[in-house]
Amino acid sequence: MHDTLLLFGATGDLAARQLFPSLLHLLRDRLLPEDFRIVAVARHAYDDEAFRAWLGERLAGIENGAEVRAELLRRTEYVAVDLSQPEAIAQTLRGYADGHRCVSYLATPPYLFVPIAQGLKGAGLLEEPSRLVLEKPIGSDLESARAINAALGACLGEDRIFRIDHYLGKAAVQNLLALRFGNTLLEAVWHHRWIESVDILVAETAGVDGRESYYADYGALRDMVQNHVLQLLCLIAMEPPASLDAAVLRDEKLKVLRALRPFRADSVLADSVRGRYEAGLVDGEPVRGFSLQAVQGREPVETFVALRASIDNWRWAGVPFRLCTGKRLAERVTQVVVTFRPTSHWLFEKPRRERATPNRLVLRLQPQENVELELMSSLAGPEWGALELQALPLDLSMPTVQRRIAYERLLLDALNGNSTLFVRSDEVEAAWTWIDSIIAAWREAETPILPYMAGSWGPAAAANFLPQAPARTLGAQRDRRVP
Ligand SMILES: NC(=O)C1=CN([C@@H]2O[C@H](COP(=O)(O)OP(=O)(O)OC[C@H]3O[C@@H](n4cnc5c(N)ncnc54)[C@H](OP(=O)(O)O)[C@@H]3O)[C@@H](O)[C@H]2O)C=CC1
Ligand SMILES: O=C1O[C@H](COP(=O)(O)O)[C@@H](O)[C@H](O)[C@H]1O
Repeated sequence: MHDTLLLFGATGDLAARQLFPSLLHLLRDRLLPEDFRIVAVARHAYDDEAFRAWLGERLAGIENGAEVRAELLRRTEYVAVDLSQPEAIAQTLRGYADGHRCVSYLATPPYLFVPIAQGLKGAGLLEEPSRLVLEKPIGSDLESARAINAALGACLGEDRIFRIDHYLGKAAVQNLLALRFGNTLLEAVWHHRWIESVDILVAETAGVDGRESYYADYGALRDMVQNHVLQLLCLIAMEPPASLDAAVLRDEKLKVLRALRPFRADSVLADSVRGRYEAGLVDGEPVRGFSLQAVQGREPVETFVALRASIDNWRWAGVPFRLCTGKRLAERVTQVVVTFRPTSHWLFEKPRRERATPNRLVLRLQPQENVELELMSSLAGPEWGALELQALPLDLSMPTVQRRIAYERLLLDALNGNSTLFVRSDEVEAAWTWIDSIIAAWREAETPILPYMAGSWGPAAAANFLPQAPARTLGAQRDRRVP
């Protein structure tokens, strides 16, 4: 296992909220090497002690022994450098690799990825066996993603580049693989002959607050669908890989991404809905609408998107994949719902046929993790009469295991060199190819961005994309164009 983590963007939100707490847990559980050390890098002019004081405060609220926290701080040193300057990085960090096996983690805005990689190369920090970990997003379209991938490829080999999609680090997401490929019952029915539709919903109650500037360039489609939602779709739709080897698994995901049907201007209005939240109530608290000030002068972005995607291959012909994600929605929930086709022949009371609920497999990934299979069952009482059927959920919840932050697993895998749960360059580019087709179709069709009230389930026009959302919150507002 590598012994040195160079954490770029160490004073940022992600580092403070996710990365350092993850490292603290790994240290607590003695999962890091004995000689593990962290080199925290950012722009702010801290020295080691000032940075440790800053970090100590941020970690104080975490339920961990003060001893582990003190140990983490002891193992952390701080380096200040302007990360847009490759020469300055090379000069400042030269010598850090001597006698160490280093992983550089770039938790910085993406425009710094290339100068940092060039600086690291100049410092000798990308020589074998060093590794590079990158946060999302990789670019903002196919062209920029290609440029980043090519520039990184000139600095080190693809096998040593680890692109993070933190959804792949979530235990519940990995469980999708276990469910799909560990169960004969599901293997047999996992294709268009038996599956009618698939719904992937990633709903957040959080807003954009504090990240307007980033978000104004991205919107929900680029921020969430290009990566997390498409990774979920890949795990649900890919062909069974021959093994869990990184190359094999990623080859299968890539085939799905390449089989996604591009969007077209003449159908995009029927196949997508864009929305942007306005002031409302979330969890009983009043919240502001998305600030239009931040996006002035730029192309308008959505905070909600619903898409009807099609995968043009043998397995999924004719099966709609409804993808939906948004901020400031009624509930925080990430789930995949697989709806099966009706039974071939209905034996029971004829009029009840319409009321028969299809079998559904509901995979809830967060905040609670559970798996539910909705089956029809008879409610026949002691008196002999017509069989009355009702859909009954069969709760297949897993035993509670220790919950870990997704980044714990990913940090450990990067230190160990296991890239199975990281995204390859060609996957990123295939995902952008599809996303770019949607953006081009939106532009050409002048797709409106519809307002929705914070705390609702998005624009009323999205009702058909959200069959699992409570009907009462849908359609509560009339759609109109955002000015
Ligand atoms: N925050 C989150 O929840 C998530 C973030 N991400 C991604 O992670 C990355 C980091 O996000 P986040 O932590 O929110 O960003 P922040 O803006 O909070 O932090 C940015 C970090 O980069 C450093 N930095 C910026 N410019 C320079 C520079 N020129 N020289 C040196 N250091 C610099 C900042 O240092 P300083 O403070 O010293 O200026 C800071 O440490 C982004 O790519 C983001 O998209 C991905 C998923 C979720
Ligand atoms: O990458 C991102 O993910 C978060 C949602 O992550 P979750 O683990 O809380 O589901 C999202 O809020 C953010 O906008 C996006 O950049």
